[in-house]
Amino acid sequence: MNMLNETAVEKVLERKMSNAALKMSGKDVCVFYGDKQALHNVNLDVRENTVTALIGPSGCGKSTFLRTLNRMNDTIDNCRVTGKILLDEDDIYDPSIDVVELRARVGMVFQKPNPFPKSIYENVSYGPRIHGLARTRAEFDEIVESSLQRAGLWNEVKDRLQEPGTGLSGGQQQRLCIARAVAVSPEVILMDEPCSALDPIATARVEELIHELRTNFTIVIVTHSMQQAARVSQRTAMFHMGILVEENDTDKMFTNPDDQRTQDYIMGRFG
Ligand SMILES: Nc1ncnc2c1ncn2[C@@H]1O[C@H](COP(=O)(O)OP(=O)(O)OP(=O)(O)O)[C@@H](O)[C@H]1O
Repeated sequence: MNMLNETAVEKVLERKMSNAALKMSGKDVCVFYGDKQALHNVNLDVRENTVTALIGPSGCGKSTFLRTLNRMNDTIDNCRVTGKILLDEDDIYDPSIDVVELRARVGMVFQKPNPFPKSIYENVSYGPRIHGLARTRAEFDEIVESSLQRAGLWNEVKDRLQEPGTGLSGGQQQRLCIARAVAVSPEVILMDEPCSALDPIATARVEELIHELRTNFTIVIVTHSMQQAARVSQRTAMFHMGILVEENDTDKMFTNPDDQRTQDYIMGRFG
């Protein structure tokens, strides 16, 4: 893509973002681990085709909030969530919600790349198979190729699709996990510090990818890196001690934040 086109696409995306529809919305979300309250009445909107970064010092509740968005907290025994999380119009904690289907709509990429101990092909085709998204070999081939293309990995692996996913480099494994998430056509992709186990070159590649993916997906990313939040996101939410202290446009957040705690955090005064 030439520079002019790139700028034009950027402009369209920026416009799209400022008018972007709400995709997910947390309303008065509280999370408890046993008796300990980890999140206090969080109200946070996630807009469509936007990258929202969750930042804040260690233990402030970023990952806890991220996990409420696709009910990953359900897997933690003593964890209790109150309030509402809406995905479009649906309350995802409603008893009628099928959690497997929810996690296909709201996928997740973890801190440490975690490919299945299977071939590259099977890593990507597994989700579409269990969700019945393809039937014939040709349909699976197409999903595998387009997902790997979207994850920017196709050219590196197209001649070794039957080799184990675990044999790839760390950065390639993380892009394989992104391809796996993308393969079931989710609406939202959650990323929990997706670059923390990667070297700077692999990190740059994944950041570039996040930038490209937001054309088609809504992304929420937890990051410890302020530079990363500034580079990849358009909206940023700052947590401190289980409280959402500020949610703002990323540019504003990093130049002229409204809350003193945000200012202190981005200046490296705590955390
Ligand atoms: N499974 C759990 N059981 C009990 N307490 C937990 C559990 N997971 C998180 N917590 C607590 O909840 C609070 C928020 O943790 P969380 O992992 O969400 O923070 P975080 O901002 O993502 O931290 P970090 O940046 O260090 O990953 C912390 O006090 C943490 O100790």
